[in-house]
Amino acid sequence: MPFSSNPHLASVTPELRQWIVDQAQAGVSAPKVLQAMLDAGWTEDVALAALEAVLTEHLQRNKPEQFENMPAIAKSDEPESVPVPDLALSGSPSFLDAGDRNVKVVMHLKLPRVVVLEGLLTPQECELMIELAKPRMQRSLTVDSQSEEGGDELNDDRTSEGMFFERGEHPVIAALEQRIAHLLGWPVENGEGLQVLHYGPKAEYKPHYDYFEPGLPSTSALLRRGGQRVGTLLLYLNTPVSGGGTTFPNAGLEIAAQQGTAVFFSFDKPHPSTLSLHGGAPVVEGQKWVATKWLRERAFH
Ligand SMILES: O=C(O)CCC(=O)C(=O)O
Ligand SMILES: [Fe+2]
Repeated sequence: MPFSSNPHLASVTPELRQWIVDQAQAGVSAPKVLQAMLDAGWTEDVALAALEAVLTEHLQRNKPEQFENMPAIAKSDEPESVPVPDLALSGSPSFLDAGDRNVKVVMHLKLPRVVVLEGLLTPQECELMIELAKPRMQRSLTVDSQSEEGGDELNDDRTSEGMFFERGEHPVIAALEQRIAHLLGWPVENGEGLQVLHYGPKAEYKPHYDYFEPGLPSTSALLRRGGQRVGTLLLYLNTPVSGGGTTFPNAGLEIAAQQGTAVFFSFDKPHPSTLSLHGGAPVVEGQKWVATKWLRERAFH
């Protein structure tokens, strides 16, 4: 595989790459190299994937005999990549046409694929969504990974309250769903119902992946409803005083929660190499309201 096309390698600086190769050539065992990366703050799945990618690439370029004293690292079976929603950002436009209005492009990143937009909803529309959601809020659940029916469970990692809107259930929801579909080139039918979350002080959603973990008991039931999740659009409905940003720990990225700002991110395979690990940071002061649209490969029902 050419160096530039392996997504694991994008997170590896040339210095780190050289260091990994030097360790291997000096006969340092893979677990020791891995431990050093963990000590330096890497998460295990990303460190393993980067280590494997660097060594595989090096072996392809050089003589395998050099690596005889390097214990083999188990090859992870990385799933195939699938098409994902995306925005028309070639040519670096400042605004994008969302159908019935223009939205502002704030930033875009390739890996993880993250795009920040402004103006998907007006402040009045954000307030209306909060008012519609308020009477229906309940403590948030997460997918119960042990349930073969794809059930939900209470989880200490997710101390928010939430509710789901049906697709198109109110004109403000229907218009937002049309805008999202227009911007991402992805059918409205492939979207799950919008979820609204409310976080009070200290509430958070610890880092997680939005895709369904392959191989868990719950996954096949979840996949039957429209395939994998391949992208997420988060929309901040208010502005907390402090805290409550969305973090991407493996990219060192934090998006500040600002009313009307949207963060889109995608993952073309259910794998950490997408660097799509993300979380809602604890609210420090004030409240946080956010709406989440999860996008599936196919029509969601
Ligand atoms: O609240 C946030 O910033 C993140 C929410 C989130 O990750 C989700 O709803 O999947
Ligand atoms: Fe999430």
